[in-house]
Amino acid sequence: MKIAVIGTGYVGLVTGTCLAETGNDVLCIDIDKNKVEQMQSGKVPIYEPHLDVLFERNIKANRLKFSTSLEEGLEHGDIVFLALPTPEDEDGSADLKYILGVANQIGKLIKGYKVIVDKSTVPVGTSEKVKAAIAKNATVDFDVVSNPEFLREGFAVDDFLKPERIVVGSSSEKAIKLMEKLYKPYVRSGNPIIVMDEKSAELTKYASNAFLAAKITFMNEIANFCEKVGADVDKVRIGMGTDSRIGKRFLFPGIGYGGSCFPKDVKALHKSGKDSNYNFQILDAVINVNARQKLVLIPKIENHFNNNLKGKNIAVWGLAFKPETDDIREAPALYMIDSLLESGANITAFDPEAMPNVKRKLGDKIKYADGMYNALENADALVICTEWSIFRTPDIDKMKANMQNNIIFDGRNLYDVKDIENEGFTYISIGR
Ligand SMILES: NC(=O)C1=CN([C@@H]2O[C@H](COP(=O)(O)OP(=O)(O)OC[C@H]3O[C@@H](n4cnc5c(N)ncnc54)[C@H](O)[C@@H]3O)[C@@H](O)[C@H]2O)C=CC1
Ligand SMILES: O=C(O)[C@H]1O[C@H](OP(=O)(O)OP(=O)(O)OC[C@H]2O[C@@H](n3ccc(=O)[nH]c3=O)[C@H](O)[C@@H]2O)[C@H](O)[C@@H](O)[C@@H]1O
Repeated sequence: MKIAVIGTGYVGLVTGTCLAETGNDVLCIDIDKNKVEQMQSGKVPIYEPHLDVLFERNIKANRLKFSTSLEEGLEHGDIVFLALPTPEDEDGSADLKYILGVANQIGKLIKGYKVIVDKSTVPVGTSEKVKAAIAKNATVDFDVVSNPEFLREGFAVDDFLKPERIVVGSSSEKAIKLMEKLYKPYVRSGNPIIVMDEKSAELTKYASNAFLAAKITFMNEIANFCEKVGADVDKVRIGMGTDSRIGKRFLFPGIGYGGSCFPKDVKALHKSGKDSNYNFQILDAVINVNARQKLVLIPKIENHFNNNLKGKNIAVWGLAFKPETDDIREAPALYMIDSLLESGANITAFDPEAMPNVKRKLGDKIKYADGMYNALENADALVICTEWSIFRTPDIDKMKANMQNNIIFDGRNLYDVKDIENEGFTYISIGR
């Protein structure tokens, strides 16, 4: 099938590449000329495991191309995916300017029947707005489908190629048939394509993200409470998670959820509720608890250094909002670093993938180490913000040789408390 993807960021690039992988002829469009040139020269602009192999293979097979021209995209694709940003607006709502801006242009440019598929995360009712914006200028027939994306960064290729479910929201039989044909190769394991109306599809996405954010937040509160009463959150987590109604996943406490989606999506759903005269009390709590949780280690660090962090050398392991990505959007590490800098600490950081992005944001406010042990040189303490696998089984002797004080503040509970204490470290983690 002939596919156009408008917006070749994280989701657009994974969508385009994975759709090419099953033999579709894909043209990816982006407004960012540099990014398009980079992709045209065969370079993947993001770090995402396994994406490079598929990217290369499909470019070679001539099934994956790139352009800056929306007109070209609309000429090429029978199915046109919108994978455009929906960032947080000042009032917490999802800003639809990218989606509606492109929808306005689509109406002017389409010359034959197209299925316009919204892959971006958008509030309930957006597909009607997109339809209206296209219809204003269109002289040909078209359909709009809501097809939210559930991929996780770091596992994006696998999630796209073997999804647990695909949600298709549409009232058009013709569009639904096309979408089912397109996705047939991806549901061979029997996972369903769930067809529903557009509004329910749009809400399914927000409800899923908000539920997961609430699940993490609940565990963060349980962890905080564990500290008050002397319980061990790891044990509680395992005890809870073995109940299949609760499930083992997304029960890991830490320094809050971050990333490009949970924070903005929870706020956007909360705002949608407000706009419809509904007060999502549970989301109020999720937002507030998460804001507090991002800085939950700070009082512990301050306490340890008698409220004087001035001139203290703090090493930070992990900057990305989670492992296996270079994405630093809403990364808890950045909130930690801001707070530590404000208290006068010197920061030396290491992350396997995210340092270039952090350098662009923070410049020389902090130092960047070229290895995890180098970051520890003369450190008064180590703060762990992201659970990259290489941090899980470190060379303890190297750590001790480099650090000035053997103190670890662990925001991701990487080590067994007894083991690391037996190695001679003061170890402060979350909920244990
Ligand atoms: N990042 C993720 O893991 C996931 C994101 N989503 C949703 O997908 C949507 C896109 O997210 P990301 O891919 O992370 O965004 P992104 O910010 O990585 O990429 C968006 C791309 O759109 C391009 N763009 C902006 N205006 C354009 C225009 N007028 N024409 C063509 N290209 C244009 C930008 O240059 C950028 O490359 C959002 O709604 C997000 O909530 C959904 C699931 C997962
Ligand atoms: O809409 C989106 O963008 C995506 O958002 C999340 O995916 P992602 O943001 O890539 O990452 P997650 O693995 O969900 O982690 C999000 C945050 O929660 C934190 N987290 C996750 C799990 C956990 O047990 N504890 C915890 O603190 C992570 O550290 C991270 O900061 C969802 O998992 C995807 O299904 C969704 O498509």
